[in-house]
Amino acid sequence: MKVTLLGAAGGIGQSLALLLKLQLPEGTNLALYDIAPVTPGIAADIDHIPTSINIVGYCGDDPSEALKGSDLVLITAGVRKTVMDRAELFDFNAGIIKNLIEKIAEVCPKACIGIITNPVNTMVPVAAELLKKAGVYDERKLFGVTSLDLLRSERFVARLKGKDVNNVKVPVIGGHSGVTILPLFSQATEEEKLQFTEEEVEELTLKVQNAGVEIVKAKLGSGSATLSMAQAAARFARSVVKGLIGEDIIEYAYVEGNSGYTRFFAQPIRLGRHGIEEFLPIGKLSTYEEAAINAMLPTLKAEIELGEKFVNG
Ligand SMILES: NC(=O)C1=CN([C@@H]2O[C@H](COP(=O)(O)OP(=O)(O)OC[C@H]3O[C@@H](n4cnc5c(N)ncnc54)[C@H](O)[C@@H]3O)[C@@H](O)[C@H]2O)C=CC1
Ligand SMILES: O=C([O-])CC(=O)C(=O)O
Repeated sequence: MKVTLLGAAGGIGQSLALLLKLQLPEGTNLALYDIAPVTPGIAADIDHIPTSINIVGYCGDDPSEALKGSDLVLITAGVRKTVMDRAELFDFNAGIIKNLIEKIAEVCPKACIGIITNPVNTMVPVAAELLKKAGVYDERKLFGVTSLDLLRSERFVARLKGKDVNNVKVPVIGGHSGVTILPLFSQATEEEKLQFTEEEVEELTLKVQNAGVEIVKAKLGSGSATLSMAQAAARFARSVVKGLIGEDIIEYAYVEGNSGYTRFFAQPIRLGRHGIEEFLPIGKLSTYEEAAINAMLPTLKAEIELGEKFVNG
């Protein structure tokens, strides 16, 4: 099993590399790539941690060596400049994603791809259209990583309700920007179904939707969520890898599935040996959640179209 991390010298990348070294199944090969020349040094540093994950670092303009034989490619490459919201990152990051996806299509076309780089809602359509053009698109293997929205929802609910966060489950659907992030508190459980007042649902929904922006503000412009994102991406990577080695795993991600709302939508999926084995139903929604979906659709559609147009004109 080989996992490749593109953008490994960045804020998320370094922490994620560390967590992958500690959390991936024994014997996994981990390749770190970044244009930054320090990347082999980062790999050497992490390599001294005594686990049986083999780690190699690559830098320079060409990620081919890092991608060779990869089963899962995680992408955090890009820029995260101050004060811009996620949508504003598109102009900076779309070209970077384009180059990397074209290389993946050439070197490891069968790999699963997890996109963390923002704006996720638009980068995933960009990647899908590029992979299609290259004749290697498989919707069971392309994911926008929305796991941080799940982690945040679980943490906030556990704290509010005094529950064990390890057992709290909150589905989050839609996308990964503002109103497109929709936690389904009507389906939240901690062994059994959790109950919320209307005010709690409204407050918690806003808290999850704004959590990323709050971190950007609290870090006074030096970056966005990196440490919690690293843990979220590590959880996502563990799930995909476990699936690839034969375990049956349920996750949530932004995919080209069967939601019926927009071409790409974050929804529950069953992971297995081929990436996504099954697109699962979203389940029963509350009136509040149905209204929230209707309200998000114009934004999400526009964000998807922007990505499609970037590739197809
Ligand atoms: N999906 C999610 O929930 C979240 C996504 N993000 C996004 O993740 C991305 C990365 O964030 P940070 O790590 O904080 O940014 P960062 O700026 O610290 O790191 C980005 C890294 O990408 C590298 N890079 C740039 N061009 C590259 C290329 N062509 N090939 C390989 N590496 C390249 C840079 O050298 C840098 O090391 C941003 O777009 C951010 O908005 C951040 C938090 C949550
Ligand atoms: O806006 C960002 O770059 C960070 C982000 O997506 C989040 O924290 O959810």
